[in-house]
Amino acid sequence: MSAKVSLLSAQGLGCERNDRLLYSGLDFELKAGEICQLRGANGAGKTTLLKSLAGLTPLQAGRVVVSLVGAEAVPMQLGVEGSTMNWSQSGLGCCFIGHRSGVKSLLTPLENLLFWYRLNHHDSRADSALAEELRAALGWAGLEQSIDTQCAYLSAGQQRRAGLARLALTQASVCILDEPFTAIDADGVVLLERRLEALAAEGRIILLTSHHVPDIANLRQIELRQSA
Ligand SMILES: Nc1ncnc2c1ncn2[C@@H]1O[C@H](COP(=O)(O)OP(=O)(O)OP(=O)(O)O)[C@@H](O)[C@H]1O
Repeated sequence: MSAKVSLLSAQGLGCERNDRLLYSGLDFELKAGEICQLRGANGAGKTTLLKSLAGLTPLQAGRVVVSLVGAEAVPMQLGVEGSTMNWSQSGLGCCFIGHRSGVKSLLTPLENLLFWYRLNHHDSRADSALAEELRAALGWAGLEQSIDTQCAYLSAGQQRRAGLARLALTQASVCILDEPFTAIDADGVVLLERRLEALAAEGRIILLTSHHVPDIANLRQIELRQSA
């Protein structure tokens, strides 16, 4: 696993879209091993916040600082107003799964997972040597029968599971998940809840959005309130 984050501190985050202030002066801290649900009404800015924390869009205001396990005394600035979060350059991993399935429809689940794995991990092993791990991850996600089927032919829930299979492989110490429970069935919900608990038990930080309250031990909640 890449270096482990012991604390992620968001300080004074703010964002405006279409001349509307979504949030401002937003402060929160996430500790290693915590699972935190970001709550808020439709349009409150949850996805916007998650995307900027994941480094997909710049931070409009505020900054994000992390402390690393074993080096807590020297916090590292990971993101600052006007720039995108520096996950890759800092050598820290962030696993982002957006509210869409995130899979390419022309590729199979196995090809999609391999593509994601290569983009996010430094691993010199040949594809053939990785195949077993990737197949196991897809098996965890309940896709044993569909591993080699083009994603275009899978159901919405199966496509979602193909994206979520990353959670069985990720080495990132921070996982940011936007509506991960969407489209998956009751068994899939339980599978995902247990997986998130297992990742947290390894000391990962999990930040997610969901419009229902997941059945997760020690779930923390942060409310994103609509600005006037
Ligand atoms: N790139 C953009 N340009 C203009 N407006 C945007 C952009 N991105 C988001 N918005 C607006 O910002 C607001 C917040 O959107 P966001 O998707 O973050 O909300 P959300 O809290 O995730 O909502 P939901 O619960 O419905 O998913 C919305 O009104 C949206 O239209």
